[in-house]
Amino acid sequence: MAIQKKNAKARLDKYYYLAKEKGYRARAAFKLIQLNKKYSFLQNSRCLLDLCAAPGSWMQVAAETMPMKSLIVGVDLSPIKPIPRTISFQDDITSDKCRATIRGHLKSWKADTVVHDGAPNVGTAWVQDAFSQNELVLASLKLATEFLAPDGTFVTKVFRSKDSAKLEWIFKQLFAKVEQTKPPSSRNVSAETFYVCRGFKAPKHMDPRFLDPRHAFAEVETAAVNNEAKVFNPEKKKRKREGYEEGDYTQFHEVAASEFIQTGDPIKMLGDLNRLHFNQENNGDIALAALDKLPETTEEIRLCCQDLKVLGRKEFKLLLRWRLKARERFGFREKKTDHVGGSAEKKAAGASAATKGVAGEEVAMVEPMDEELKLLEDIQTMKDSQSKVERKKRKKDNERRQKEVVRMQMNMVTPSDIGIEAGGPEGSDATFRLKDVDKDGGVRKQIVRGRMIASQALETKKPEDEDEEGEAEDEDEDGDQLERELDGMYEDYQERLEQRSTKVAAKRARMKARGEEEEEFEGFDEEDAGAETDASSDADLMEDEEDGYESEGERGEIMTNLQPREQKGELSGRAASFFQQDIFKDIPGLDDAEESEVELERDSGVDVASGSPSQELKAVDISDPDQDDEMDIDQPYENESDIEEVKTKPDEESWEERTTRPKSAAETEGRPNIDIITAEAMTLAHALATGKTTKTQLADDNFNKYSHRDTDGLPEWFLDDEGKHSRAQRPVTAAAAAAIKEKLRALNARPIKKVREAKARKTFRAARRLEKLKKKSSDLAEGSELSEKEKAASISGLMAKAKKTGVKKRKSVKVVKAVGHNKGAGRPRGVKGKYKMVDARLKKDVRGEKRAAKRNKR
Ligand SMILES: C[S@@+](CC[C@H](N)C(=O)[O-])C[C@H]1O[C@@H](n2cnc3c(N)ncnc32)[C@H](O)[C@@H]1O
Repeated sequence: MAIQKKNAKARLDKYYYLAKEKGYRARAAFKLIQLNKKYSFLQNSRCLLDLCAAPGSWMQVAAETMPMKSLIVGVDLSPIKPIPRTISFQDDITSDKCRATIRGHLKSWKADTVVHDGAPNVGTAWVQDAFSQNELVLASLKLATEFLAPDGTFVTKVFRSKDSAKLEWIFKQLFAKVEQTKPPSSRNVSAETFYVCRGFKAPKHMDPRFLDPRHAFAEVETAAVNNEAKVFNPEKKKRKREGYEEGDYTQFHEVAASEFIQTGDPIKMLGDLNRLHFNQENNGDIALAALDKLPETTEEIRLCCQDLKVLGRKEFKLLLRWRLKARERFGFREKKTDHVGGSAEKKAAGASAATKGVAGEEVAMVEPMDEELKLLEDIQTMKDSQSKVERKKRKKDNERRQKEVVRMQMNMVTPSDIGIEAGGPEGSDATFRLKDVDKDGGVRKQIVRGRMIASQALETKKPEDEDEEGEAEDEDEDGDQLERELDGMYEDYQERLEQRSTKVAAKRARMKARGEEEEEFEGFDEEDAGAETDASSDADLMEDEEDGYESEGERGEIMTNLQPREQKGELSGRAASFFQQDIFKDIPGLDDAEESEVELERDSGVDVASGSPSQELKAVDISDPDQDDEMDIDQPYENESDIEEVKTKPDEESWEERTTRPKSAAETEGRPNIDIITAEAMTLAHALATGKTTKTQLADDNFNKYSHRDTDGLPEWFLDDEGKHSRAQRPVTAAAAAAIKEKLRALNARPIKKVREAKARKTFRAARRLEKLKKKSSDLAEGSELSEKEKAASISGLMAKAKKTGVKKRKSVKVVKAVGHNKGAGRPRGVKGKYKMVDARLKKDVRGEKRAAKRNKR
């Protein structure tokens, strides 16, 4: 079957995909399924004949639906791949050979149902398509009359054309019930329709002309066409559902403009033609030459004649007026309009589209249109166009609102979107009419909760209601509501970000595994931030930062309180107790204190190890505790990595490594041991160390335009954004950057925690085995019954066994070639355990690669 390549993608609709999914060979399957759903003819059929069956989807449906052991025979010009429980062959259904073959397959049987979905080379000229389609239908009907059982069903596809009525008439002569239907899966753009003819009358004798296309489709007079309607409503073009005019297979029609002047039916001409030309041939058309020279034949007229199909009402009138003037000039006598009230007066050319023919000609009359009528019509047109514009606008508004609501429901609206969109329905400056909202946590939570109600209200509101309410509502109310929504949505946005973070998810899973109660992430409420001294929450924040998620919401609050290391989660509870065993004492690389430091460094940019348990530390201002307040002041807009307050709790020291770790010089002196790991911090440290800056200077520097910002009432998303981009830029020296780079390189060179853990586990197992071995061998050695030789043999046996247990045998994976019965889904026959399916191509490729590798070796 020829498929138009053009628009091929657009043809891939849901039925296409459904067919693919269900394993039908064509989407056409659904047509039969839907037809059968409506008329249930398959269930009761024991024998079916499918005419034009390739690729076979109807046969598949029939095989599925008809009772077991039914006879299904399909024929097509194209080959049909075998379908279980069916018979198919290749032939032309119009041929006698095909009839004979069907007879051979059916033997004495009669078909309960004959289906026909034939489509001859669709895509060529429409009229030809329709005709051959109708011929096919007649051919299939012929076969049906021969092979159908009395009371049988005939289902056929018919292309809507002027002949379909004739076909319907024929069907009605042969069947008790004839219904025309178009199943939903048949595309609307397609002219195909289906006839389900039930109750075959099985006449004993039939006039052969009955099914002869030449007789069946004999011409019938068609009704007169309303040309005026065609011309005066040019925009309402009808599709050529009935195909082209007989003998007229071109779509472009043009005549000389002079013909238009001479014609008695100018309206028809304007409706039918594409162009009026002024091309004069050599032997010349005098009328055309004269017309070409007329002053009335203006440039505008010529332009209008160029393409009649794009003209509107106004242009058609212009052409008709021009025609009348030309006729007047050429001395065509206008026929006295006896039939219009006997008046002979000429109608004003411009006032109406009335046209009159040459004396004695048959004239197509168009009702005269007087000034008043014209005016009324113009007013109506204007009104129509205005209301159309309004309707369009209203529709657009509604759609936008709907979209907004849906997006809000789906949490797709980001804060910036909201601002922009709010500018529409809430007023052009809605973003700038935001009012301060009490940022107190309690109130805030209510607000957050309120936003859902607000958005629900928004959702249920009809656009019209919205408009009315919008007018009635106080502007302040609008602002409040909008801000509430903004805040609420922002909360949501933050939460979603949080949830999306795989790191956080992993952390939660870890916590769950440890049996710790998962803390619900509440967003970055100021209240929370202020009260947040809880160590685990701080850990959350640090992990967030590591993810690239900056928690500016906490600015102005203490960012990096260190929680006890056990809680921080470097090791799971089980792992921690596991590694605390004595056996790990001397294993290098298992220093969790170090590890925590590394993580901490990564998080905060400052590596801190407390010298004394309760000491409060500052990254930069190391020694002067009085600087605390000054440093805190600047935190809202400072890089946290530069200045961080780190609190440690006494119980932190319970970590064994901490106590055993050799203390640094700073620690022994009671000063905090601070390792600087960001280039900015290093630059500052250098500056301090080299005396380029002083503590006081540093503190002074922290009073800048970024400190003491009035953040009250500002939306959180705005603060977040500000925090990211509007902050002091600290200088970084090349030496500091190089030092940090070197440091990080050294850090990165260390194996990751998992590797260290795995190695340690391995060592542990080996040590345990050794321990057992020692015990056994000492038992053996002490046993007095055995001779020395026997003892030695047993010990070496034990040693060999211990060695073996260390090496795990990998289970072999069977490789199965995907050919023959192994090609389908599921486990290949006779294969147990793990297997890997390979196809011939893959196998060949692998072999090829091996060969190439071998060649290269040589
Ligand atoms: C729309 S397809 C049929 C699809 C089929 N019902 C199915 O479900 O797979 C139309 C088929 O009519 C076949 N056809 C057209 N003219 C034919 C003819 N004279 N004899 C047999 N088959 C014909 C074409 O080869 C084409 O495969």
